[in-house]
Amino acid sequence: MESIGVLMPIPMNNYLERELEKRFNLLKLWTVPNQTQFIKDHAESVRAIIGNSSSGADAELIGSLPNLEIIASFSVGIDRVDLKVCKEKGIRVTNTPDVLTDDVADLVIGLTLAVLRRLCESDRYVRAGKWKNGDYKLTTKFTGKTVGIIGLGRIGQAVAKRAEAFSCPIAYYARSEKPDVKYKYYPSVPELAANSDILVVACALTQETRNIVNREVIDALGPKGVLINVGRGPHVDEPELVSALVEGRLGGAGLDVYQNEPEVPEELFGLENVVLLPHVGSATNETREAMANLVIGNLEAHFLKKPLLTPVV
Ligand SMILES: O=CC(=O)O
Repeated sequence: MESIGVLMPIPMNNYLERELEKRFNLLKLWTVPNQTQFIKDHAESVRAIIGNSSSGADAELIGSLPNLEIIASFSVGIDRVDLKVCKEKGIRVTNTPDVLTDDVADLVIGLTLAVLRRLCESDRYVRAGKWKNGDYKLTTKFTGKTVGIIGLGRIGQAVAKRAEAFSCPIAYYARSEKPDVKYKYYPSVPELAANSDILVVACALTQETRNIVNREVIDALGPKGVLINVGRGPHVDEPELVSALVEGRLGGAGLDVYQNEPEVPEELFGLENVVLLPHVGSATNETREAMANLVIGNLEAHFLKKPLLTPVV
């Protein structure tokens, strides 16, 4: 397989790079000065692209690689890949589900606690030497609060399981009610938000879920409600979210994702009821290694003409 060209547009993970280099001709696009020319020069040999949450494959890139057979994403979300074009051209697409579910769900709980209990803000309070002048103010309890989850897939269910351990009633929105699920179902996101203390975005980004958290949803969640987004930035109408937080119309937010990463709205920097993370949902050594192994397993399966491990298309 050493002659198979595998295009990696941006750096993703050292272990993944090393393991790919052992097996394939890894073409690291970011290391070359003229990327357009590089793609032209290697167009015939590229049979695979490695994607992730910020780099995928649009119709133009796919169209410029006549021998492309597979896009293996180092992420569970494949919103950066033009799935329609892939289906039309018979290009396979894989992602990395399951292996990252625990980390992302853990982070939802961490973000929720960080926002409600002001963990980051009170840490800053200690570091700034302010404790000597008085105790930190009281915060908000998490145990028993209603957690509303948008999208009850693998990650949504893992969030629910964890929140149940905090005695939280669980509610959810999904396209349809899930059979055999004991959590309360709401057929619309505004209804879910109106009946939740904490609203968690845990669905895939598609045309239907873009801006699924809009002004109406934010208003329904209200000045005591907290939004947690571990999905994708475009799930949320970001200008609406920012103004709701600045004006105190929303109680708080824990965000791991943004509309235009790595840009984060600076209006949020001074707000103590907001916790901002740099898209690290699956960013642990253990999980990233498992994700890398899944990417490699999918590529090997494909080129050995075996069934893909985690096919999307
Ligand atoms: O955002 C991360 C992922 O989709 O895996």
